Amino acid sequence: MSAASFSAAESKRFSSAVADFSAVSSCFDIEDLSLAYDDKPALCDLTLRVPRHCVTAFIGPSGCGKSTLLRSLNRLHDLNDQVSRNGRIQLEGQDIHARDMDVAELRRRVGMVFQTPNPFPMSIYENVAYGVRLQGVKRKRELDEIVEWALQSAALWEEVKADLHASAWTLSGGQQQRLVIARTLAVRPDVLLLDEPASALDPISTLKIEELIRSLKSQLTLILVTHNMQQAARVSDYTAFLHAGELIEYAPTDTLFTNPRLRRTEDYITGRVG
Ligand SMILES: Nc1ncnc2c1ncn2[C@@H]1O[C@H](COP(=O)(O)OP(=O)(O)OP(=O)(O)O)[C@@H](O)[C@H]1O
Repeated sequence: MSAASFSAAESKRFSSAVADFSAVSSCFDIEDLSLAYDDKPALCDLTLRVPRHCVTAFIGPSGCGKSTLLRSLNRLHDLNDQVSRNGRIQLEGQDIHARDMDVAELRRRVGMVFQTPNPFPMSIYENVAYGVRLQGVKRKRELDEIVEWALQSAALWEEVKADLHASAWTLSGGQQQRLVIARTLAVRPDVLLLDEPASALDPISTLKIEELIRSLKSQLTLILVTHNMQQAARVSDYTAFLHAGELIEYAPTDTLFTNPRLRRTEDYITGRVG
């Protein structure tokens, strides 16, 4: 984080803009992470710890780097040769860029759900079973159990159990998003990355996704990118506010929304600046 972009008054308080995370058990430890698309910086020297079994929200104005940061966590930028990166990301103490890191296994452990639901063109059952089959599970009874467990975990089972072999595309948008979450959960990830998972959904479906996010943290760590500050306040335990690729403030969500340390955070969360 560069202090140069802070006002003099804020710089005085700069050292306290990131809460003390030393006592929390970490899922991700991100250290001095910088990333550029060609030569255009998108993330500048970010250092933050993502706590385990919590919901952490990344908020900030459009283009501040939220999705870029999220995609860094399961190396989704690997195939983009315009991207250059510096710094280190550790998952449960393991460097995700280490030579011996199995990227397919990393992406199983760190699942991702995008803004627009993207079920595969196949049945509800086959969507959920897809990744599990790829892992070599073949026995029908075992697959049936995993499919039911994943749909239960995604709070979709009761709505679809009568017709698991219907096309996934017959579901509503909100159901499709929960199906995609079930598909991701079926391979037992440690982390779920959610990039604006409810922004394409109606208010009722959004509330269901928010309930689901809260209920899942007993099973895994969740990281949520959202434009919706009420949503961040409702569902997350910790919130990181980014601006122009920098981490501006990072704290327990209650603290960040009720008693932000920096004026820039306050201006953003109160809607005074976009
Ligand atoms: N694939 C890409 N190629 C080039 N530049 C990119 C690419 N993806 C993002 N950027 C740029 O990187 C910066 C950060 O973008 P990013 O999508 O991470 O921001 P964001 O905070 O998630 O934005 P939004 O809230 O609008 O989704 C922006 O300037 C964006 O234009």
